[in-house]
Amino acid sequence: MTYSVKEIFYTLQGEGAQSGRAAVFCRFAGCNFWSGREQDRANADCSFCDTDFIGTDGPGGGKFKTAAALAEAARVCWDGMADATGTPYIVCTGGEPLMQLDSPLITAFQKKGFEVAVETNGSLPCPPELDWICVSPKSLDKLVQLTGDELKLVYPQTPVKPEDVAHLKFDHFYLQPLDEADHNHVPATLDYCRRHPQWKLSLQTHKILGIA
Ligand SMILES: C[S@@+](CC[C@H](N)C(=O)[O-])C[C@H]1O[C@@H](n2cnc3c(N)ncnc32)[C@H](O)[C@@H]1O
Ligand SMILES: Nc1nc2[nH]cc(C(=O)O)c2c(=O)[nH]1
Ligand code: SF4
Ligand SMILES: [Mg+2]
Repeated sequence: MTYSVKEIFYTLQGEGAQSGRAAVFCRFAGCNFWSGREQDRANADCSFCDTDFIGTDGPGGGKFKTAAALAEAARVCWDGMADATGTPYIVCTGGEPLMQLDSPLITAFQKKGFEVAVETNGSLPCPPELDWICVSPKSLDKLVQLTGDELKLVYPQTPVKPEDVAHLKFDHFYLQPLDEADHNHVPATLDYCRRHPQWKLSLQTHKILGIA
């Protein structure tokens, strides 16, 4: 299988329970909820995406013909920045990573020493080998991944409300303020978390810091 990757970069996880942890990010190209084109945004299953995931033209991006080749590129990215202490960590995101991230690729990352995390919209089942699952639902109808490590809901959004997913089997429940031009959703998110302590606040710290 050929893997289409928009970009591979090294930064700190900015969101959720692993926030602050050094990681290689592997951003897969393409999403099943939106074409990525602005003219399609209004009618997409997910209309608030903050990410360019079209094509393979980003830093470290490309088409990788084998799982081993992609895992090697990720490890080179890690070794170029990190010293030998600490467990190598890779966050597979996108776009929708589970359109491409399969068991052989997860295993290839693990053979290179990585703990493997995914950021997914939950519309495709997670392979069992994953070390960390973060589901961020955008549609109740299309939600099939009902368990994982963290559920990170963008708030507010019309399709999915916190009450719709609060009963699912996750260890951590986060609300992440919708990042939208001309509107600050942090106060409303803060207020919800104060009233419903099951939910913790996830700020997109990389945006605050101005890093990738
Ligand atoms: C770009 S998505 C890629 C992974 C996957 N497709 C998903 O939706 O979870 C990565 C994370 O960014 C979040 N996100 C996307 N657009 C956002 C926005 N405008 N404000 C806040 N979070 C956003 C998503 O909910 C998800 O948790
Ligand atoms: N620093 C940083 N943390 C992130 N957590 C999730 C991200 C994503 O786009 O999936 C992301 C990202 O793009 N950058
Ligand atoms: S599902 Fe994820 S990648 Fe796809 S459009 Fe929504 S936030 Fe962006
Ligand atoms: Mg992002």
